[in-house]
Amino acid sequence: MDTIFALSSGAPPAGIAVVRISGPEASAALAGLAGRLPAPRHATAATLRRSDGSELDRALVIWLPGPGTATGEDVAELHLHGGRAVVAAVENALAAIPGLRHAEPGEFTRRAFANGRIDLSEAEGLADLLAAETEQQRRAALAVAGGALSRQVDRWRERVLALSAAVEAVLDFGDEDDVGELPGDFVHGVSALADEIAAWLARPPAERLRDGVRVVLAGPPNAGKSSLFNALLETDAAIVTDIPGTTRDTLERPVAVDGTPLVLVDTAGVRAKTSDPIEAMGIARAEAEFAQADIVLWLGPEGEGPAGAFEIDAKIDTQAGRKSAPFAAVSASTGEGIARLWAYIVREARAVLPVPGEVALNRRQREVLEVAIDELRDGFLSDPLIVAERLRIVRHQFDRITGRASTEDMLDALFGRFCIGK
Ligand SMILES: Nc1nc2c(ncn2[C@@H]2O[C@H](COP(=O)(O)OP(=O)(O)OP(=O)(O)O)[C@@H](O)[C@H]2O)c(=O)[nH]1
Ligand SMILES: [K+]
Ligand SMILES: [Mg+2]
Repeated sequence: MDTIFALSSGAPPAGIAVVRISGPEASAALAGLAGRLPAPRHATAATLRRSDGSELDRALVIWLPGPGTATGEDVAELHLHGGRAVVAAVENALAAIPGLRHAEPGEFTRRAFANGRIDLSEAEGLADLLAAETEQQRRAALAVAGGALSRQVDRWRERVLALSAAVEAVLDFGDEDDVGELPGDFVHGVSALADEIAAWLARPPAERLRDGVRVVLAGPPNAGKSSLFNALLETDAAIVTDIPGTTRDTLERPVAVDGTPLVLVDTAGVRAKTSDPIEAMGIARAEAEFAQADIVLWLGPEGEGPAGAFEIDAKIDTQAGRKSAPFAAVSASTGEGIARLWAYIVREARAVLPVPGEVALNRRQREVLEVAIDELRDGFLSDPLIVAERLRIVRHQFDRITGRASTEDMLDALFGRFCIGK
């Protein structure tokens, strides 16, 4: 097993730079640089030197003997002055030590997984945590990284094991022709488990947190869509003129409001007739946006917007409101109603996002659980031999979530998501 090292903190220059070393040669490498191996698990000041005695940096070093470490291996951490040349010099010195090499992206985490320090869903949570940009993303990822999903799947697994035992008992006691009957509460146990997993699958998917809730501004030309887009985002990104048909391309901006990830989309004004082919293409794009919107804000005549759209009375500084509730009255010019509209958008958006603090399933996890549910739904209708096999498949699906059963391809794809040094 190679000993790996990498800069685990952000790109230099920075206040400090943390270089991590993991593997069997970590202790020798640290002792070589620092002159001696410091006491375990204590931050110790040390002058780091090359093998020829020349000084590299004065640093804080930490010696973490395995297996109780992040990777499960011996680990050393070097907290360096965060300059580019300092980091480069220390990395060069490390690369010169036999048995040491630069880590691949995600290789520390992959070793943690290989050594049983974390399971696969925890690793996925960790990847999401590093990518989290909003408060909601952070909370959801932290729950998964902390093992919330793994614990749930383990509980399901225990139940399937108990069900399997019940089937085995029936198979053992039956003779060749008559394998006996499954107990009544067996059927109940299977369907209760299937229902519980189905409820998890019905939750909003984890990707919603990553992609954001799409909020689309819609309405006829000159309704004030681009002005409202700019007012909501406090930007002048969208072009505003008094010429109908100004916006052609859709314009989108990601924005987090109260920790809620959103994507605000401005679209071309929709009208039935236009002789301008470019405007017609813009209208087609607008209609495609309405179709994939989570929330449509309709700035046109009452009741004429896409189904389910939220009615907006715009330009209320110049024209009287005339719409019946529910609607929002806003003015991009004076800012009136903007805060209230944001509050509405955030409230609606939260309904399509995973509940904060509750575990949301990613696509891979959903696909795996869907297979499990299909087996459970069919399982109790068949004879005990087939039921036993179905339950084995269900257990295998759970193992795919936690990584007890995993393929190299899957691991490459997951750990490749991490940066070098993680
Ligand atoms: N008084 C007032 N004028 C507004 C308000 N919002 C927009 N306008 C004016 O209405 C006209 C059209 O505004 P836009 O924001 O370009 O409207 P739009 O819906 O994006 O138009 P298209 O992109 O052409 O479909 C411009 O002259 C704006 O200055 C408002 O709240 N109050
Ligand atoms: K316009
Ligand atoms: Mg516009």
